Amino acid sequence: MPATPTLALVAHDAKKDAMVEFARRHQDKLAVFELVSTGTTGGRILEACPDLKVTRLKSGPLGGDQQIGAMIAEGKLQGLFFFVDPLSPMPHDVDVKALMRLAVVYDMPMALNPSTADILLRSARLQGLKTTSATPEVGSLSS
Ligand SMILES: O=C(CO)COP(=O)(O)O
Repeated sequence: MPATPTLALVAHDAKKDAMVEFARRHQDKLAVFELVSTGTTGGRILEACPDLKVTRLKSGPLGGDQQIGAMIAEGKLQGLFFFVDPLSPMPHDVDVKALMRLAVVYDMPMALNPSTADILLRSARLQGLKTTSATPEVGSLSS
């Protein structure tokens, strides 16, 4: 576990207002983490909360989801806040699924909607108490 845990904040277009509202409401709590975001989500968060330190990756459809998935696989992420839009078709649906799949494989704390995100952000697991390693228990698939 790094000294400062890193959280990823990602939202589909229909959920970006909800993510901005979440970031505003929890600005003080989020400020103690390193934050990474997909490109457009990160831009919206920084507009609303210029004091937060957010590293913007590529936009989701251009590889941002995969960049965050790689961070999970490399043990560089401690939590994923991903406000998904379940009502719209996505050109990068396979990337969305791949990101959520890796979060499950690596037992990453993950919130897919604002009410779960509120609970997760309050949890001790995100405050430096996560003790499990980043290596998933996948038996023969672990190599
Ligand atoms: O598409 C996304 C997640 O799948 C989010 O990407 P943007 O933040 O760049 O819109």
